Amino acid sequence: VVGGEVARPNSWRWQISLQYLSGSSYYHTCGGTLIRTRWVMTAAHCVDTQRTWRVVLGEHDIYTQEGTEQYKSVSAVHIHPQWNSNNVAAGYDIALLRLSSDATLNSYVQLAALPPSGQILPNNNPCYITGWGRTQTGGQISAKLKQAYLPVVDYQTCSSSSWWGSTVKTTMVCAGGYNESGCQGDSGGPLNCQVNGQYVVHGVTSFVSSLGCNTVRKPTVFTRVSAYISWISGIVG
Ligand SMILES: CC(C)c1ccc(NC(=O)[C@@H]2CCCN2C(=O)[C@H](CCCC[NH3+])NC(=O)C(F)(F)F)cc1
Repeated sequence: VVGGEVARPNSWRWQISLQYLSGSSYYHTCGGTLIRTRWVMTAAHCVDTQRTWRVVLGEHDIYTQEGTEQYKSVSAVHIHPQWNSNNVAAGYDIALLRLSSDATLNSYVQLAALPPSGQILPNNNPCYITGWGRTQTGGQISAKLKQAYLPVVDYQTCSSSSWWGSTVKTTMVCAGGYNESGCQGDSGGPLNCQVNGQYVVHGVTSFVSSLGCNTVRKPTVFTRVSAYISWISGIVG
């Protein structure tokens, strides 16, 4: 996350860290969202390589044990059938991870609310991106979970020629601030949007400009969760 601030610990209780095993250590690679006690939603581009994954719940500082963490291995990876790893612009950048055992819900770990199928948020709807991704283009990932205010940029604006043009599809959500954005390592994490005073996860962090994370008129682009509710329900029940 470029800009914004360190989140109050465990204030985004559905946020998870997706980590892969390399040698004898696990490394943060993506974010994700706990949607059922046994299911995590993330981006397809995070999991389209064969790795040993683990999901960390109740995480704040990824480099220290704070006693609030739950560590879960992943028993199945369901990538959207139409995902094409050579074409993030086509969309379908969404995947579901089945955990090897149920998460324990408590004051550090909770389920996210998902939107109704088809719901489209208005321009400037208040949202926050959260994640441990790079804090500057080409910079380091963040030790502590960060948040940044990222209001919705509607499709009409986001798909205009000086913005993302035809790269962005109606199955995506754009959200951007002036200097705030997602960045590498935030992929797969939630876009947390305020709807009727409640936070609802409307996006899965998908891509930013290859010219830089907080490039002007290239807001962060998210998979629009409300476009995939029937696919999600078909898998998680
Ligand atoms: C034109 C369109 C196809 C296109 C749009 C944006 C990009 N962006 C990028 O390639 C930048 C640079 C590093 C990774 N990256 C990204 O946007 C990656 C997803 C890459 C998926 C494709 N391999 N996502 C993120 O960094 C983010 F923001 F989600 F945390 C690449 C191609």
